Amino acid sequence: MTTPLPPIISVSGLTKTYASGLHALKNIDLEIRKGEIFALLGPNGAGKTTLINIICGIVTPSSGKIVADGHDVLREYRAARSKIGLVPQELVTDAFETVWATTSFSRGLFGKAPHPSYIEKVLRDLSLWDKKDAKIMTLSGGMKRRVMIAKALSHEPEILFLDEPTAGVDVGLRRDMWEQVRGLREKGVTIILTTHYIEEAEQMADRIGVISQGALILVEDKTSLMKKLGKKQLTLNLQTPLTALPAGLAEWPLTLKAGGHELEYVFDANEERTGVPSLLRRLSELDIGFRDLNTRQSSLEDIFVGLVKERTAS
Ligand SMILES: Nc1ncnc2c1ncn2[C@@H]1O[C@H](COP(=O)(O)OP(=O)(O)OP(=O)(O)O)[C@@H](O)[C@H]1O
Repeated sequence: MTTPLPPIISVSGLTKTYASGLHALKNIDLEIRKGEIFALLGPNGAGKTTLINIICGIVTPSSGKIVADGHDVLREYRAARSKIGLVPQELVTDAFETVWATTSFSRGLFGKAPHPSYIEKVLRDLSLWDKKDAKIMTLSGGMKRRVMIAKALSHEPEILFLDEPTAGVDVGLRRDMWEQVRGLREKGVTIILTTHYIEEAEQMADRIGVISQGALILVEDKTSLMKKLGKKQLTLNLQTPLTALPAGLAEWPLTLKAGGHELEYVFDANEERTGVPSLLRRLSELDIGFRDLNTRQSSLEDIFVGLVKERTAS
């Protein structure tokens, strides 16, 4: 066990009711530890962006207190904000500017003196150096997203918020961005990201907070949460339907479905030995062919239902 690091952000009793009367956040208490990657997971409209925007001082809370790196975000807005970099959900860039100009300009906005060698390093780390003179409108979507990260890092923030960093990004680039974010964490930057994807939270985060309908329903270490994320289900579409399960398959808890056309195996994806490879080997030994195979993980909704049930039961 490692000792928990001290909080770099502390949120207490935070609520937000929009002018429309909508309760977007309900009494949120949350501490973010220095140097961690914290993933805020939740469905559309859960309140993730509202929470981030309040911490970043863009949206005013209805009540509550937020301290970022020792500064109250309302009373000491500038001091708090200078510690924070924000990569917003939407790509907002100056289409006609170059990568270099927009990144250097962002640094100036925070009243920081120019520091070309730092900007160069940021661009190199984000694999944008060879595009430094390119106009933003000529870049691909993935590169534009990296420019957003470069801008957010331009003033050397201690804390970086990434609001759905990989929305609309392909799988390869997504993994690439995960690597880059991990690299930033290694340099000591505290990272808070929002995502809809369990996989993303699983790959990236040290801790995960689950937010649903404005309430933070759970905050846990990634490893312990992943254990709760339910089982995985493997379905095999058989070439020839089976009338009964053969004795040779007795060691796997299998179910025949769809009139014997489908074989279903439920396993714990967190176990090292899932039993899947050995099952597939045995099927081949028994000459049981399948046309197709797919696995399904509990959806976020399944998990929320499970979590809420668990809470009401306890
Ligand atoms: N300016 C606003 N005025 C009124 N309601 C708002 C405003 N901004 C957000 N909301 C509402 O607050 C709720 C939370 O929205 P928020 O954008 O924080 O959710 P989210 O978890 O980030 O969702 P998504 O995953 O879709 O980005 C939603 O019901 C949304 O419609």
